Amino acid sequence: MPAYPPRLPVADRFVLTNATLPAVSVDGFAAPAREGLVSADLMISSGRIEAILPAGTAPAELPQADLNRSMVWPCFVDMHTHLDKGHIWERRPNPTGDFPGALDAVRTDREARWNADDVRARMAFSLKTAYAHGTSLIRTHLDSLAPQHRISFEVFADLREEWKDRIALQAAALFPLDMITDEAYFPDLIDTIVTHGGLIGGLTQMWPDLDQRLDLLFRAASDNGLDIDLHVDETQDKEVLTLKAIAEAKLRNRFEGTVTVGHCCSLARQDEDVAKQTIDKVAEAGIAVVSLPMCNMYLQDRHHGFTPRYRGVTLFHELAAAGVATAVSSDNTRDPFYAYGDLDAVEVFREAVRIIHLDHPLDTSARVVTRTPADILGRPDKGRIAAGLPADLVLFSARSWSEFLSRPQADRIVMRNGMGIDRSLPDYRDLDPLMRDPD
Ligand SMILES: O=c1cc[nH]c(=O)[nH]1
Repeated sequence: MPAYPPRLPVADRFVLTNATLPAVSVDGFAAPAREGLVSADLMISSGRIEAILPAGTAPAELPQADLNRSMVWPCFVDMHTHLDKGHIWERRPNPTGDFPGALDAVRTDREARWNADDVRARMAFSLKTAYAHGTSLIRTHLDSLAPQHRISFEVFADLREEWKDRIALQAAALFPLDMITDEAYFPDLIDTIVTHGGLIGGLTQMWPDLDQRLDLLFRAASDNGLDIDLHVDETQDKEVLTLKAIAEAKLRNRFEGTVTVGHCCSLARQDEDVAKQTIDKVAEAGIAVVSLPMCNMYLQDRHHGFTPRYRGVTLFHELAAAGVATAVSSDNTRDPFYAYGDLDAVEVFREAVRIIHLDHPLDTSARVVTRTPADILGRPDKGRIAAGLPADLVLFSARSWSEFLSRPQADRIVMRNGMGIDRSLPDYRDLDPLMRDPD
């Protein structure tokens, strides 16, 4: 019999023996690590991890599957996505492949096509995909210009309920912060976010009155008990640096909620001393940073007829070294902001390793799609393997980093509550009716 895939025991209590675990994503178990990988037996009982034991020590009388050194990860966390935009590429491509082209194409599509049925069908397609790939927690941003905010948040709330046993969902309202003084719009947006248990999102620019707008944002978040998740400095223009202003605003307003920022691309274009001052301020303010390497590589430094010089990503290592919580995530999938993508955290991780140099050493790198994003999203029960937690696991044939990062791991097994799930991906043909021109 081939060593992989293993035959999983059909039993309430069983053991996965001889597994290789990324130690950074495991709690309550210590063993000698090699490149951050440890060997262990996982005892599973009634769908939960009962114990993590040194390899070869699990009770022999229990049904067993010998994993033969296969890697086992916890289910993934994808902390910055755009499920509402996903999969519109076929009907609304981005002809220039750059940021302005994306904004324009999405606005046209949203205004023409994003009714509740359309948003629901595309979001459900994305959730099926992410689930099949092994993700159990997702935060999405929702384009929230009126009247879209109400449509998308209602659909989101329905899907959050429908999917609650498979994927935990969070949503942040994405709106341009220059709308914050619009008295017809902003209170209604806050009401929608509060009603549906969301977060306040937004996109910052170098407005002359940026600080005042940020104060309004922090006050609104504070008054309504909302956390904040912003799109920040998604540009190669080194004159753009709202990140420092956000950190200062959090400190100035003594904001007690969580603040997460995504992208922060222009930070990588700053002179060393300017970047250091910003990074120190972000660390002092306790702001978490999520990098979106695939989308950044795609959109940033794109000029027709020119070869890109920059990778587009933020100063990930420097932020992490300063003590900032850092993670990576999918961002957009098959929409004008990113033509590709499948909400597959393994792809995100593999690409992040290459683009951000998360390797040499890889010892703790697995944290960026597991433990750290789970902590940032306030879900310390996700993104790790620990006794007492559900046996939500992803089993790979790969035994080492080289094997893991060299293939797409399409033959992985996803286990939820101790049982292998059907990993069939939804068929793109299911989306065909949404791609036709409306009558
Ligand atoms: O990267 C981005 C920025 C704004 N909106 C998106 O959907 N993606």
